[in-house]
Amino acid sequence: MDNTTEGTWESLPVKLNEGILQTLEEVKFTHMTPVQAACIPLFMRNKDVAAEAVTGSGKTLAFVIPIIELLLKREEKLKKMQVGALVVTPTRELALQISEVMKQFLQKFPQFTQILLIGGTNPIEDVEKFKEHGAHIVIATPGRLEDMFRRKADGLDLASSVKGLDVLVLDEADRLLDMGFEARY
Ligand SMILES: Nc1ncnc2c1ncn2[C@@H]1O[C@H](COP(=O)(O)OP(=O)(O)OP(=O)(O)O)[C@@H](O)[C@H]1O
Repeated sequence: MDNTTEGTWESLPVKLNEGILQTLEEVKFTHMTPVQAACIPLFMRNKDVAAEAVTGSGKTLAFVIPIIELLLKREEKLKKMQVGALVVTPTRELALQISEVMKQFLQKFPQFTQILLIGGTNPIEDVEKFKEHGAHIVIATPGRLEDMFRRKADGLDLASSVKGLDVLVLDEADRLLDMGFEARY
């Protein structure tokens, strides 16, 4: 990609974890894109970040890397059913893409689990998967996420799981807002 103009990862004012630097080396991403250089230090200082960037500018890694960094920095280890980071994105395709990138970076951090909650599959399977493996990182589309919040009778108390959330990412927030907040049945 040709917009990696913002210096190497080592030039960040905050040092990235060795496991993340190794993965970046493996995928041969030597330099940051502007959105990554701008967002990562802010995220890692626990700032609220709003970024507007064109498609293909590398937004995904601009939040995937800080999510892992912030979860590593937690004082208390996440419990199995405790969600530390929630990423909401408007389409299944985007959710899948994000989850693939997250999976690649989590290879060095097997202590963290992630779950993909998107429509098109049986919700009960998601409930069972969540209960069995837990999920420290949730990547979801709004409809399925809302469904999962209503599964207490099936034994999943997602509202309790997200109580100690460290990171909330609203990917393509403008599109999410266009979708509206009201429940659809
Ligand atoms: N620092 C980097 N160096 C080289 N390539 C990168 C870097 N960061 C991301 N990429 C690659 O650039 C492409 C676009 O990144 P990404 O999908 O994150 O863009 P995006 O801004 O989230 O786009 P979208 O609007 O589609 O969500 C991906 O193929 C990704 O692997």
